[in-house]
Amino acid sequence: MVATVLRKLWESAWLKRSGNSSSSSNNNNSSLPLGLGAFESLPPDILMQIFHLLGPKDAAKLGLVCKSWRSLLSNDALWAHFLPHFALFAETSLSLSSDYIPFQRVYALRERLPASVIIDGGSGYCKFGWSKDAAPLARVLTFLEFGNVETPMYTRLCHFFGTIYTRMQVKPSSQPVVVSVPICHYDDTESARASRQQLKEAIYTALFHMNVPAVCALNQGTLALYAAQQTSGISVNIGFQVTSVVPILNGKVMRKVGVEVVGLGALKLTGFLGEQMQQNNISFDSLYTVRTLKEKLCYVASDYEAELLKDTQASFEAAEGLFTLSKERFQTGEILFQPRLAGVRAMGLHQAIALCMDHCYSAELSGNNDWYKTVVLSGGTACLPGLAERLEKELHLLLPPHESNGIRVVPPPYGEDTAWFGAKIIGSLSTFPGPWCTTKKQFRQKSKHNRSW
Ligand SMILES: Nc1ncnc2c1ncn2[C@@H]1O[C@H](COP(=O)(O)OP(=O)(O)OP(=O)(O)O)[C@@H](O)[C@H]1O
Repeated sequence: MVATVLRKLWESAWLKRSGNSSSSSNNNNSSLPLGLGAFESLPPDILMQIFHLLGPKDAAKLGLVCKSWRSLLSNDALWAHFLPHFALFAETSLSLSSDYIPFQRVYALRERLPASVIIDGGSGYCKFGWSKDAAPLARVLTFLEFGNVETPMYTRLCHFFGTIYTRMQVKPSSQPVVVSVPICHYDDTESARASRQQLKEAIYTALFHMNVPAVCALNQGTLALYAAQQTSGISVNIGFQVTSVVPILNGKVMRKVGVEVVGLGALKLTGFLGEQMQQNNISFDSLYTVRTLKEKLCYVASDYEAELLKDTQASFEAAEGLFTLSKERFQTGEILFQPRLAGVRAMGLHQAIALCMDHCYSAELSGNNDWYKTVVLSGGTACLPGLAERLEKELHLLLPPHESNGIRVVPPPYGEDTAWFGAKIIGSLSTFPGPWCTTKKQFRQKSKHNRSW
């Protein structure tokens, strides 16, 4: 309502100004008074509030009214207000350029930026879509869509990307792509480095073979951190088969500190819930039903022993019928903390994170030795209610106060699409594709250079 009234007011000012400017051009006299009426006596802070309320499109037009308004409208704080939070973070914290670009220009550049393709190829589920969209266009089962994992990597990748472009009904040559690189070959050894390099090169080769103009390939863990508007911290991805705990400082994976891997993931949780249901005589026909029940009814208890004494029964109407679960609801997520409940010999997730934090603390990599204290969760399983709170509690119990003070565990900021969203943030930067992407020509030159050595 207020905005409508203000819009009417500025329209009248705008019309006056247009009238004046046409008469000024007719008279060839640019120094005529602008005649903004009551607006002329408004103090700048009130005008700024009006600009805020009008929104970016109308505010941009008002810059044409007069010099003083143009100057007011170039205020960075005003345009920071118009940018979404994640965009503000990206433009200020992820910029690869040292040049200062006024936010008004940043806003205009982002508006004009053509959409790019965003692909997060998870080992279980692949998410793909457009940088301008709020969510992926589709989420598909990787192995069902893209076939047998035994086929050689390059062929598989060509099929993988080819299918995505077909599904998106878009020509690969028409826009750049941001693609996630899975967190794998974890160690800081020569052979792991070579395997990581090989995978990245296969991704680039497959995409350039399809004539994609520019490619930005970034690690899944880093992307999840970006989605939480962080550049440093510990990125914990509960994946399809394994969980990785990745220390990241200023966007770089700290391999020398060490990536922890726990052999537990979404698949194990679904399998475990299925077993529990069978043991408790709850019959089901399909593992899809079990997966749905896991997503709809399961949670992580804040205190496992205390939860066992409570009445935790709840029901859900699945495609197969009505299901009622009780202890299974929190026992499923508990295997992340007590893997032996599922017969898995591994450390608990809290122990893996504490170990990683301990290594980060001892490594003294940064002047600010608190950089590792933000833990960002990603992966569908990390959406289990109560997980972040329980992890925070366990970390405080495990670590000495100087390491645990200030710890914050952030639930997946965009649910199971967290890494996809991190990639979308990059694809929407005002400077994209510029410094973020490798072009086919650059890739060829680099490969030629590497071969000549
Ligand atoms: N709310 C939820 N609670 C529990 N599990 C969930 C929830 N939402 C999704 N999941 C589970 O998350 C799993 C898919 O996770 P995700 O999409 O992160 O896998 P992925 O990206 O293929 O894994 P990876 O990181 O190994 O590549 C599915 O098993 C799904 O049931």
